[in-house]
Amino acid sequence: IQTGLPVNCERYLSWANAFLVVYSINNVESFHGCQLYLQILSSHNKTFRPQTPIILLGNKLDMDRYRLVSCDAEALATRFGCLFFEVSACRDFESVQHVFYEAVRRSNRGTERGGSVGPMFVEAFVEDKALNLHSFFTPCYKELPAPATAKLVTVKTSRAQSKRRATTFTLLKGFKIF
Ligand SMILES: Nc1nc2c(ncn2[C@@H]2O[C@H](COP(=O)(O)OP(=O)(O)OP(=O)(O)O)[C@@H](O)[C@H]2O)c(=O)[nH]1
Repeated sequence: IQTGLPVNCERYLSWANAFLVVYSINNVESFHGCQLYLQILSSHNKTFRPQTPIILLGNKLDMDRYRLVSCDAEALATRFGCLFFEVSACRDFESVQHVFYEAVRRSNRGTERGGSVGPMFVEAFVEDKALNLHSFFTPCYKELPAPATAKLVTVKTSRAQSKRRATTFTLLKGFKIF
């Protein structure tokens, strides 16, 4: 484990069933930060958990016009043999959901091939931090909640509180925005 990684990084590596390494498509530094994580994860997988899926995820697709990372990301994903997606967490819930479903599917395939059995947690490494998304998935894909059953909350910006027109964001309850 090298400098720059979250404290107790090994702790996360040992119990996670899938890894999402996230960067912003409009931030080269965040992309470069991913390389270190991918190195660590891939060598950890080789040694301990060869079937654990790793997903490289470019976020902020809605900022495409300010894009600074493009084909390098795909090349990096190919180099480490991981899946690659681009999403907009703020604009496109379904694409984010698809990534998590894919993580579960891939993990289940690993389980079928003799990996660990049991409840599955998904841990996302976001740039230089490990965030627990409080997401819990059963190993069976069919048991995942359908989008229609997800509880939604509406968050208003402070301008809304002053009764002026303001943007609202619909968020999945249970997810924290830092
Ligand atoms: N445009 C856009 N902004 C986003 C998206 N996802 C997150 N953000 C914004 O990006 C900023 C950083 O998001 P965070 O969730 O705090 O990401 P983080 O990696 O924890 O960032 P730090 O707290 O700076 O380390 C926030 O202002 C978010 O609102 C997205 O899909 N599109």
